Amino acid sequence: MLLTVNNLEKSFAGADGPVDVLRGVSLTLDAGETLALTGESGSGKSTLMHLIGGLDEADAGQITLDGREVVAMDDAARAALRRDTVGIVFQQFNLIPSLDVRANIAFQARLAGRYDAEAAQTLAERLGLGAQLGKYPEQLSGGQQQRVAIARALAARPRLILADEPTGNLDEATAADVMEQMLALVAETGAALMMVTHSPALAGRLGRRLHLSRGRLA
Ligand SMILES: Nc1ncnc2c1ncn2[C@@H]1O[C@H](COP(=O)(O)OP(=O)(O)OP(=O)(O)O)[C@@H](O)[C@H]1O
Repeated sequence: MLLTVNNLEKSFAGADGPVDVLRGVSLTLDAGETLALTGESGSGKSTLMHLIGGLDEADAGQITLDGREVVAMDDAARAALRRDTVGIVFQQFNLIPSLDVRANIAFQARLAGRYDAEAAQTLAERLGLGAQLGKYPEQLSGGQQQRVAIARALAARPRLILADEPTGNLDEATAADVMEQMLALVAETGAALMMVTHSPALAGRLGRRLHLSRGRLA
């Protein structure tokens, strides 16, 4: 099993005391599997993805990713996990403003020691970015920036891709197209994909669907 989440709990401090966002979340994900995560706004979808990706710390429970215990990790181990194992596409694209599209796409893959210039070029072309490679993030539309963030995550060939509404800035036709490419690339690399989406159509394209409600998954 690539990912096992067991009884995960997370609270945040609220004005009237702690807010229990995750109250015992469990799930498994195998290599090559694709999972849609749905749930109303504020239900904790991003929180769950942050914990799995080592961007935040859980209060209780276990996360085993690629054989490693994430909850027990120190900051350095979490950073290594994000570099080597996880590809993250979040709503803030976090592109590097001083790097052009080609270098932004290469960035994560270089860190992971898995950069392949030819593969990165093909990937960019498949995501409709072939003509944008020499441009800088500020010269791109929101939808183009989103596709660069997807290309950057995929170019590093991670074992697990965590994507939070990765096509939220795209029109329906482009979203469907990018989704198609993402799924094809995930299948080619044998990665697993966990994706937050509010779109039933996109959720329907993925192998499984879990719904987060009142701090639990169903
Ligand atoms: N760092 C934080 N500090 C305090 N509260 C937080 C923090 N991060 C998230 N929360 C709270 O936890 C709850 C879940 O937030 P989260 O962003 O995980 O929801 P979500 O399901 O991803 O929502 P959306 O679909 O709107 O993105 C919300 O009530 C939010 O206010």
